[in-house]
Amino acid sequence: MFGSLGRNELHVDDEVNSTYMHDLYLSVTSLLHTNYVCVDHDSVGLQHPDQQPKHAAFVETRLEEKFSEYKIHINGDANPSVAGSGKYFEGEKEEFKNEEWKERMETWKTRQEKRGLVTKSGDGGHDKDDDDDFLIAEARQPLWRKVPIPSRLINPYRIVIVVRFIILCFFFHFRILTPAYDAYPLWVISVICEIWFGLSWILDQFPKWCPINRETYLDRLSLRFEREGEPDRLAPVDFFVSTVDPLKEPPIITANTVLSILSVDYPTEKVSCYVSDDGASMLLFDTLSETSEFARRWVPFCKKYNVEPRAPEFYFSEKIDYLKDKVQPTFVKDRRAMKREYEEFKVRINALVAKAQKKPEEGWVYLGSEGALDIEGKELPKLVYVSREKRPGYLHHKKAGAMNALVRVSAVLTNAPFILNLDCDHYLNNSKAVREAMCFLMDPQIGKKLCYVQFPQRFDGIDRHDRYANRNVVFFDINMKGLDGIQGPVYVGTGCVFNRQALYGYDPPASEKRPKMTCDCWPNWCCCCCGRSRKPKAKKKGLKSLLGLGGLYSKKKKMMGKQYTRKSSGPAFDLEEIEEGLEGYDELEKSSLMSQKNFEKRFGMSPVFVASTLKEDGGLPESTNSTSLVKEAIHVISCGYEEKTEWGKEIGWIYGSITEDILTGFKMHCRGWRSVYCSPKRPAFKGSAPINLSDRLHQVLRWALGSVEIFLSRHCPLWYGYGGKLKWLERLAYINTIVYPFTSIALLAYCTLPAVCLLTGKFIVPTLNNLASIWFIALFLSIIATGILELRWSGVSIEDWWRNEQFWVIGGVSAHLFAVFQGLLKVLAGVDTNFTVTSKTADDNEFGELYLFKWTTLLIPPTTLIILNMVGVVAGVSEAINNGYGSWGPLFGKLFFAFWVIVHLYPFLKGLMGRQNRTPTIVVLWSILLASIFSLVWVRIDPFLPKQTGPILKQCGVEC
Ligand SMILES: O=c1ccn([C@@H]2O[C@H](COP(=O)(O)OP(=O)(O)O[C@H]3O[C@H](CO)[C@@H](O)[C@H](O)[C@H]3O)[C@@H](O)[C@H]2O)c(=O)[nH]1
Ligand SMILES: [Mn+2]
Repeated sequence: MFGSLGRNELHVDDEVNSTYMHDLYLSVTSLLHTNYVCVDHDSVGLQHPDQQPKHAAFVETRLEEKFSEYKIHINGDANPSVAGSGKYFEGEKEEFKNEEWKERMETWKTRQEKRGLVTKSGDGGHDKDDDDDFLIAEARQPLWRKVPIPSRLINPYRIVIVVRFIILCFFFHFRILTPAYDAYPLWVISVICEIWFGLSWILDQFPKWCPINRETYLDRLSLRFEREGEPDRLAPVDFFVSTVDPLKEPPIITANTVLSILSVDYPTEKVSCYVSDDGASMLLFDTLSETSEFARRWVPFCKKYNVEPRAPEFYFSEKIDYLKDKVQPTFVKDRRAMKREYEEFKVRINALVAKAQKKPEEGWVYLGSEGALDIEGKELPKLVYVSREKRPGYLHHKKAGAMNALVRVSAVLTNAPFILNLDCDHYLNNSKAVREAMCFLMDPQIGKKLCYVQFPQRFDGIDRHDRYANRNVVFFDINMKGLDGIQGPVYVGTGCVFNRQALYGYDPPASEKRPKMTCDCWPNWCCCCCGRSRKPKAKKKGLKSLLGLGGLYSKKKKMMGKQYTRKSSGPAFDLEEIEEGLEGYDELEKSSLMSQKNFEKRFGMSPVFVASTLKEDGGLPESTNSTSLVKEAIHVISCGYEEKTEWGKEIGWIYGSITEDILTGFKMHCRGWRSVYCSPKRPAFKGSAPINLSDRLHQVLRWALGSVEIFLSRHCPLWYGYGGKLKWLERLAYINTIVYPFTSIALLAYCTLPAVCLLTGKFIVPTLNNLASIWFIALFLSIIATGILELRWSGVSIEDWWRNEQFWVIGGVSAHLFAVFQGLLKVLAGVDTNFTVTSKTADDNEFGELYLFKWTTLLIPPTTLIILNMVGVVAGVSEAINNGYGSWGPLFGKLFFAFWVIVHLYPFLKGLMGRQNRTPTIVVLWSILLASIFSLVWVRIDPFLPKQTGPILKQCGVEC
């Protein structure tokens, strides 16, 4: 099956994939525990011809060191080796000033530290029971707390919102009732635009009505689930990493992400890392095998010295004094050695990259199966490489398809109850991130109702001024916190820990007498609407019985011991084999009359997978055979697997939009799930973002296009899911995320108006009387006031806010506009949308990217606008000069609007200039052409009114 890989592309994107017969049928390569298993359908090792000796090296991937204990560090002083964790407990310090408590925690702490190295028996002495009582009491405390925004900050904000709303009503009253008769079309256009802006303001504003913050208590989590002398009870987590193109997503970046996962501060046996390679690239495969080798040294180093972040590239490039807190004598030496090793590792990866670019003619072949070892041992997290099958003629659904393939593979191989999904460039910046999520997901009260815990996206390597608002601070620190107070943040595609059950399309468990969890600052009637539930759907329990194992249960016993042989394309297991997986489900359910067919219709033809979905707390059936599991894993990633199933429709990541993230989260919220926003002080994950103008615009274009796709699909939040489970404010927010691209049309018109006004001498507002001017000024002030108060409760800086405003205009008049048309084209003409992956740079050349200029049609509309407005300013001013001082008054309003446009587009202008002030001639030509055509049209033809001798004279009423 791997025989002809040599003639395949090594760097394939989605397009290429579907045009080529995908020779790399698939390979599930598990660096499972202690060994490196490479398997295809016939359970053989996958190897390069020239790499045979290396295979032996993979076999022992065991960690030299045991998982180092999670350390509680209440006072941030004692042990320098755990100083890194000290700062996470600041919130606790105040609560436990009490000396006795401190002392006991110290005892407990030292005991915890000894654990694993020293045998615990006899340790503790006479006060052990007292201690335990105290700790048990502490462990019973909540794992997290909602921190409301202080009312002195939030109440004025709310008042101003209401006031602004009222002013807006009066404003529209005035605008609609007093047309500017001398410029009627201009007036109509501007009023329509203003109404649209007003509506989109409402969509954006009201979901921010009751923002909240959250605080977690990691020490209590540990006390509760990691009891001394008992097995650790933290829930297992499957990590998903998605990659597609090894050229745009350099392997070293993915390697860093993987290393940060493997060294996460979490019980090792509970961590598994699945890497999805949509490009089927041998390069990534090799990189991962190198990475697993390097992890043998990197992981113990991280755990020993508690370093952060645990992605070596970013750790070693941190410009901090690493000697400061680390007084351990061996640290400096170890760090130096580690750094050297990492450099060597990088050299090896670069060699792989260079080699792969040469595309060896002899091709990659597969070798025999000696290397495929058993799944055993528990010291290093599992690392599984998955390249799903792709063939021409099949829809692969981009990232969503890749994620669904991982959901099934992981269900078969590890079946952790929680799934953490990351883009290949988003590394774990805070090794305790998973614990943060567990504070919510393992909470006995709300845990079961949560579909996911979303972390904010934070970025590295962004220019200091964040010219193109890459950080998205306003969204992550204002909007998401607002949503958290309603039904939960939207899913943003990365840095999100899912409840596996929620991905299976189930409804959340019915709420019986559970403490009210949602926004308690909003009047109750808002929450009433979510209490009504109706849809009698195939519920969890129903599904369990659907499997109809009752009959098979007894039959199975007779068939025990029989050697099952499997058709190569069929499922690897028969139902009988998975009976173990269902032990613990009562006979009643098992004896249901429903047929297995219904289950297969939903989840596909894999009984193993189906059985795994029934295990609410995850885990594999007791007596499973690793070889057959791997075979089953391969079966569930075959490209025909999802045919005639509900994958992508109701289950897993939802298909139909290139912003699969919004859609997936939306479906969950519609089912009544809640999500939680968690932003620990130390950012949990960090990624990279496109910092040059063209790439950024293309990224925004893709997002907007995804929104338009949702808008035009059956999942449009305007019409979909009126079952009463989606709260209405949450719905407003979702509507906002899918209609925003349409604002671009209004924005384009509104940005053209000032120029038109200046060139024609007309204005969108008739001469103002005193009352009208008051509404104008009041509106203006209320806009400023909401802005300021919003910044105050959220802590966002004014610069970030301003960048956001600017990019709203820049993106609006370029990317969003194109997205609207492309989206319509897609629906009307069936032109497909493609997922243009953003390139991630791995080089050290700082911000060189920022000035990179790539020509794209997206640049034309903003360039035209900016020139048009500048021309308008010049024309307006020169006309006013000609006409004397009296005409300066009306001119002021127009100039103000023109400047508003220019100032918003300013970063765009900068980007256009590049570093060397070189703008490609084509852009200049196009824009000057368009701008002059427009100017001529307006000045000469003057379509709005019959020619007048002096509109300005008429306005000011003074004869000059
Ligand atoms: O066919 C594909 C295309 C993309 N990807 C992966 O999707 C991720 C996101 O791609 P990127 O180009 O980095 O997009 P961004 O705009 O930076 O990503 C944001 O927006 C996307 C939706 O457009 C979400 O999927 C991402 O999670 C979110 O971080 C990357 O890991 C890719 O490897 C695939 O696995 N298969
Ligand atoms: Mn990205």
